[in-house]
Amino acid sequence: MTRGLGRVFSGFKRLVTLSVMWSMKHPMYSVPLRSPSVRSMAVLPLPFGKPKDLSLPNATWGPEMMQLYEHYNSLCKVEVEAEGGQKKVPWKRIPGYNRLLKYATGGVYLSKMIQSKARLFTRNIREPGAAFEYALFINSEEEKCVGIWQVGHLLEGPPGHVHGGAIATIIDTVTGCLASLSGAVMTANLNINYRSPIQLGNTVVVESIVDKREGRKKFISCKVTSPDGTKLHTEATALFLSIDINQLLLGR
Ligand SMILES: CCCCCCCCCC(=O)SCCNC(=O)CCNC(=O)[C@H](O)C(C)(C)COP(=O)(O)OP(=O)(O)OC[C@H]1O[C@@H](n2cnc3c(N)ncnc32)[C@H](O)[C@@H]1OP(=O)(O)O
Repeated sequence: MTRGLGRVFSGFKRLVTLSVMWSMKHPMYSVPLRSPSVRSMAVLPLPFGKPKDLSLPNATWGPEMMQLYEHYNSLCKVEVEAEGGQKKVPWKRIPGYNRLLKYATGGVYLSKMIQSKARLFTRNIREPGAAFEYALFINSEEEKCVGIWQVGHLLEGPPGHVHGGAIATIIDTVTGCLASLSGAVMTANLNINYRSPIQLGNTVVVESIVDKREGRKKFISCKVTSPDGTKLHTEATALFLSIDINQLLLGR
């Protein structure tokens, strides 16, 4: 019995180590281990196999979405000259999973119910194509994030068009992805101008850049356009503040 428990414990330790190694590579999707009270916080159900990367094309992706995906994915293979004659690949596709929270001990996250049921808002509908289909691409050299989004029928607001709150979610996700490149952040302010409606089923491109930094603050701007860039749907500015993730997890 004791040996059995020991095996379970060492398996768990190994899992946490693997999760941490993974999360160091993918800061967006995980939370660093900083305090003993939040001992482990990682994203992946590693012992149960590889989680499904939901940022990859599926059968519901239309031609425009596919074309954009192929374009940005091809950029992720382009090397550029970096300092000291080294090569770098500035563009990266960010993999997408359906939850950020998987293993956490301590604080409010002791609840197994919360751990097992937490889902990332933009990935919480299982039916492919029904809501948010998207992939995010980051260029860390230029401090830029581009999201390609296909918006499904469950996101209806005005008849046949996308709900403004869903558009805000899209913008928050793309700008949040960019803001969190160097650590945990929270959206403090999101200022949106809706310029033209987005039809359900359409694909849009969401481009965001860092305009300014001031201490803990990152000011980011963003625009949502048609795939060819000719139609402006939405413009936004966002303010993100870097935070101590432990404070958030412990509900302080
Ligand atoms: C693919 C996966 C993508 C996942 C990414 C998705 C990203 C999603 C991100 C989110 O949606 S986060 C959820 C929505 N946001 C929140 O719930 C945030 C709620 N608000 C807070 O938790 C706090 O207000 C906040 C952490 C934002 C700031 O609290 P702090 O106590 O850390 O900061 P403080 O209030 O002391 O303010 C620090 C500075 O920021 C300024 N500030 C704070 N809030 C501001 C505001 N709203 N507008 C303008 N300035 C603001 C404030 O004036 C001050 O300026 P100065 O240093 O110059 O004096």
